[in-house]
Amino acid sequence: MAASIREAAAAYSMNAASNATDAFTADVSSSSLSIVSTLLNNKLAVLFAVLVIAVVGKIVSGGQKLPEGVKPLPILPGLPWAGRFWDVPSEGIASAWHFGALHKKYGPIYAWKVMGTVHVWIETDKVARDLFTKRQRKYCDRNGLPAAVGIREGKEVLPLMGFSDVFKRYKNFMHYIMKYSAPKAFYGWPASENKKTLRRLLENPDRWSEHLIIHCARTIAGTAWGDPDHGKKLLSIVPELLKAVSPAGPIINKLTFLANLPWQLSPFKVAEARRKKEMQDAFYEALNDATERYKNGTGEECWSQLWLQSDKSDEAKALDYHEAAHAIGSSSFVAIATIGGPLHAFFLAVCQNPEWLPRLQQEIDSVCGDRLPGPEDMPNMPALRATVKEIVRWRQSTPLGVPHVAMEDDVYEGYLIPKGAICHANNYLISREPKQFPRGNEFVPERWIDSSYPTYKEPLTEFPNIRGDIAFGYGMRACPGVDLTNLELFTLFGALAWSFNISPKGAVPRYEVNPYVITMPSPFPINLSARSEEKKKFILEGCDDAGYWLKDKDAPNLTRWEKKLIHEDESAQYTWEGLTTPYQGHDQVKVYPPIEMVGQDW
Ligand code: HEM
Repeated sequence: MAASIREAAAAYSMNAASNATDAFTADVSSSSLSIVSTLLNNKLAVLFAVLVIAVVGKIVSGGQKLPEGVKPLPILPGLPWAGRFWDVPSEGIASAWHFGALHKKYGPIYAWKVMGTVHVWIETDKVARDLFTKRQRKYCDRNGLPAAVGIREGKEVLPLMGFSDVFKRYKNFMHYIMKYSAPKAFYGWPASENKKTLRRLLENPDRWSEHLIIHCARTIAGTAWGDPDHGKKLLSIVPELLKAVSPAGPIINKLTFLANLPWQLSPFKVAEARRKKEMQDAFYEALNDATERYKNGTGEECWSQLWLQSDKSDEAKALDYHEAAHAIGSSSFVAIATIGGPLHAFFLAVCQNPEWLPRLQQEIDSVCGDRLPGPEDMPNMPALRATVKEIVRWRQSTPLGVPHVAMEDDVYEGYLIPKGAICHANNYLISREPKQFPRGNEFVPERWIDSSYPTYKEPLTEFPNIRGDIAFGYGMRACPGVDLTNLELFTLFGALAWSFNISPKGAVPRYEVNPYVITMPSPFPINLSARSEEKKKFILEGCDDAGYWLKDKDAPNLTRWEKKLIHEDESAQYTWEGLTTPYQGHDQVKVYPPIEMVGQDW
């Protein structure tokens, strides 16, 4: 029953995706939309629908007969088909603790059913590696997402694409462009953007969160299309997509049966078609521009050129124009919030742990003197590498990773993992396993460079580093962006510590993050000033154009992409449409681990 509903939904999504542009232009009658909104606003109607589905599900679903010696996974109790649909806390970190807390009772791998779909929670690194790495071919699909109709079957978003030939071609191309551009320090884009970001921070420290987000968008757009200005397009399209793929996004992501509403009645499908079209416009415009500059000989080195050049590699030849535009574009927009998370967490870490910044500055001053740290300094700066490694562990951008879907029935330690199960590795809790990470909830960079910690590894010229880190996932679907992340974090953390003293202006938040699947710590008020007059001069003289982007709301001739980059008021923080909403004060503070886990060796 569940499988047939899923198949029907998938077939419907495919059909829907191919009709996306038509649907976008279709005139959805206001009366049908109002029926939907009335339904959605009527909690009783929704509850009634859930109950009806649960009862019907119970009647038609029979128990599954298992082969001899195979047992079902321990499962969280819930309603027959609807399962425990109420069990999805909105926020990634809250979900990580919520499901992690059940580990003691149900074991390191257990099932959770919701709306007819089996989810599998994996709570240890061993199980995650056994399944996602050692048996990677069985676990490399992705799941459909109700508010992001057709994203699994489509050709648009690499990280969320189902396993297919298209996926393999995109991923091979990604590996190729990373392999080619990493030794060239991503063509110098991170280094040149670091200087602009230092200048913006110096001139306008209160708006530090905005400067970091713009930093990430400019850096990846330079790397991808040879022009940082295309990052405005990414800033414009990311929030809607990120919300669409998050449980905290549209209600359909929790009440998944709403995916069966036809186009004419589904505001979600109409919104998704609009979003898909906007994303395509952004990626086409950026690639067209890079093509034009390449042809007339004015293009800067970038990923697009690796696809454009006449003697291109087999990996590049395998993609047509639409595919190249989306492979490059969809790998670029993930680089903003993912890297933005640790950049925000750096400010949190040094404000919560005031002793660490002077320790870092000592290392930077002794290795670099009067210049900024560069990639060539990595072997000589274990404390800076430890900062990168610890921040990536301590405040994960993707606390629950990205789910892997079982492509066939599998038996693990006698338990059946059914085909189609959505498997979640709880990366956040895994990187807090008490034996491996004592004081796992605290920021302790020493754990990587002090031999008394279990995570210490020599030689210190090489370790710690973030290659193969849990935060970047597992197996065939693991993140291809580790080298770029490493370079951006190492050089910008280094530049910040070289340049500034940073301290909190008031209360420092603990766990506040945005509620979406890629989390970023909420910005809070800080003091930031140059460490000396020489450094101030260096920053101001090192960069003419600081690359400000936010516009006045009355500014003339705003482009389509700039319309979302508006400063309502000079003193207000840029909230990036809810992704970087400022910290609201102590009444919002959540304390982790939750009370039931305090003192537990989970
Ligand atoms: C702190 C930074 C980052 C973190 C924590 C991170 C984390 C992740 C995780 C957990 C996954 C899913 C892995 C899995 O399914 O097992 C992923 C996939 C992916 N990441 Fe990253 N990422 C980061 C930065 C980047 C950057 C900078 C890029 C590109 C420039 C990037 C591009 C991708 C792509 C294309 C995928 C999809 C891979 C696939 O589905 O096969 N990521 N990332």
